Amino acid sequence: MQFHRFENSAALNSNFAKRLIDLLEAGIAERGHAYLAVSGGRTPQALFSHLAGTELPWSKVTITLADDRWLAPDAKDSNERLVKSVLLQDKASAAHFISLVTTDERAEDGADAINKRLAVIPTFDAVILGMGEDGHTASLFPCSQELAEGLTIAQDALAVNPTTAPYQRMSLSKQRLLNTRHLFLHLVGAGKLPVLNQAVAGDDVMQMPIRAFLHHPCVDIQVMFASE
Ligand SMILES: O=C(O)[C@H](O)[C@@H](O)[C@H](O)[C@H](O)COP(=O)(O)O
Repeated sequence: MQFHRFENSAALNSNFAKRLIDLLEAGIAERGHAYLAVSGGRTPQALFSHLAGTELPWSKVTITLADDRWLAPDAKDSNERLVKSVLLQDKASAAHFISLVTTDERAEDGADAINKRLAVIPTFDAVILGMGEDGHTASLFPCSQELAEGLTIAQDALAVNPTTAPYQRMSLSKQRLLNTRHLFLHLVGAGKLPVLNQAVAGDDVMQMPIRAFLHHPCVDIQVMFASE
């Protein structure tokens, strides 16, 4: 793990956006196309604005989410709504987006269709994770019955029913999230640091799923942190 601490979120987001743009450019140069997975929640919003305002051949970039809430794509708490309204704007409006939701009522019933959509994505150029106070990442929640499956399956995505957070979810699996050239953990807020420290100090992945990424033997996760 590499820990990068920034003075404030403005410094973090401008530095992080530049780094991501470089990685996407390198991906386009090498494969003709670049692939990015972003997280939802509150943390990435300012980063998304930075990216949206940056020149890049965005039509050669495919973006998906690490997870989404099983809601209509225009619902207030939908991560897809956030990505479409903040990231896929301005210069980035030409980027392709792969949605993690279908019109099925139950996330379980949409999982096969989502896995088919995700099959077109090779190794990601970059995956950006977030982390909740319970040590969840993507929608790999310590409280959910599906956690063991999410940590072990070879499939790209699975339906998750958290018991301590709202909504059914569709989450990328650990294996799919780790299938990336660069892995980031984006943390803004003083409250995230004790959670990170607790995660780093222990090894029970079922208790804090983020540990599966922090302690991975082959993947060097870059933690991008600002306390405010
Ligand atoms: O849909 C979601 O909720 C996320 O993808 C989730 O994994 C998020 O990244 C963390 O819960 C951190 O959320 P905040 O950025 O809001 O603290």
